[in-house]
Amino acid sequence: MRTDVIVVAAGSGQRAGDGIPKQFRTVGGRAVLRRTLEAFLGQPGIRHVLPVIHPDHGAWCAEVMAGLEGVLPPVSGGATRQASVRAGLEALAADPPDVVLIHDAARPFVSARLVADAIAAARLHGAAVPALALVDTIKALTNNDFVGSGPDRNSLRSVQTPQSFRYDLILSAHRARIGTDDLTDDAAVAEAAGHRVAAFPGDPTNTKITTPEDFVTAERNAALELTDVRTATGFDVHAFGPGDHVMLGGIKIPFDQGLSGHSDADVVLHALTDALLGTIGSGDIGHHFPPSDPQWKGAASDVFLAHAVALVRKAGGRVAHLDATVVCEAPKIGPHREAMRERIAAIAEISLARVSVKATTSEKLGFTGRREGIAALASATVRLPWVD
Ligand SMILES: Nc1ccn([C@@H]2O[C@H](COP(=O)(O)OP(=O)(O)OP(=O)(O)O)[C@@H](O)[C@H]2O)c(=O)n1
Ligand SMILES: C[C@](O)(CO)[C@H](O)COP(=O)(O)O
Repeated sequence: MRTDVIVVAAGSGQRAGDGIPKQFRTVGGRAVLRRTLEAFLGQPGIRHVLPVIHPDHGAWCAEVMAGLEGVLPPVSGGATRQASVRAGLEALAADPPDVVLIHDAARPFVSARLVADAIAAARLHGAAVPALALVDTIKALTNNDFVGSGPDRNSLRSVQTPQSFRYDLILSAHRARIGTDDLTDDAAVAEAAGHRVAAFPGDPTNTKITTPEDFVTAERNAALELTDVRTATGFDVHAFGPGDHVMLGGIKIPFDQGLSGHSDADVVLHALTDALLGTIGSGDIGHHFPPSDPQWKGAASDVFLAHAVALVRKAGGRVAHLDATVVCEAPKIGPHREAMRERIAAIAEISLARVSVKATTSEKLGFTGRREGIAALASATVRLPWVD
């Protein structure tokens, strides 16, 4: 059975306010839409994940989806949620799935259990929604200040997404409503076409971000998530050669020799770059910037570090700490330590408190002791989302 997921993200988020549509704002450092897409990627049984976005939101979408693999190119939605879902369904028609899950981008906390239950329920019933019993008593307003009697809450349910359907069933139900885009969920579209929709247990943590207050709650929930804290190390050496300065930590330090290398031979930035690449298992500096490539001849090593930081970000991560130790007899590092920290923090776009630079001699032992070159050791710590 082929199962695809449509994530509708073409709304403008009026009720959440703040200018940027809510699906492109971050929660716990990760964009809402990215969180939602990642929640489906890699789930057993899912073939494709298709985002539906507003035609004016392409740039925001590209930014939040950067580096995300396994997502179909986004398609444009419509003026209402119902129209956006229909656009997604039509986009799958050329290579149709058997089952489709339809989910709000604005529900980033969808769990693996809910996804599995949604798939199973659609296979069993053809149309199904996650539903929660109500915990509050419901009243009808008689006017703005007074309440009247309400319905029996035992027969009521609050329904969520992902709502799951046999693809042909929901496609034809949506097609039957072209021109009447007034329904707020896909269960209603299926019911209007005469189908019975089953209910399966929803999940109270699968909330929809709708108002500014929902962002406060979402941040609180994100803070409780399991995070993937990773530390990796880097090491680099360059030999002294002719010159009148060395580059260390992005700072030009006057000296009676230079460091030889293909780039500017900044051992500190190179070791930090390798450490960062190590946190995401992305090879090493030579893999990304081959010494055989003439474009890196004499390059400022800022580029290498910034690239590694960008890769960590693409993986949804944040740099928590960068630490480097320089090993040399000379030049003296102490007078330049703060400038190096500031430069590294600026390149990595993190606060100064997250950067440390230390130095030591090797007590005149070995190649650094014989003043043949400079070595640097580094470690990087990053915080990544736990995605498997
Ligand atoms: N024309 C629309 C309207 C909504 N949605 C999506 O449908 C989901 C549920 O809608 P809602 O929470 O109401 O989002 P918005 O319409 O963006 O919010 P608002 O009503 O506050 O403007 C969201 O993921 C939203 O992006 C959509 O794809 N196309
Ligand atoms: C689809 C939905 O999330 C189910 O609860 C809900 O109907 C969306 O409503 P909205 O008014 O478009 O936010």
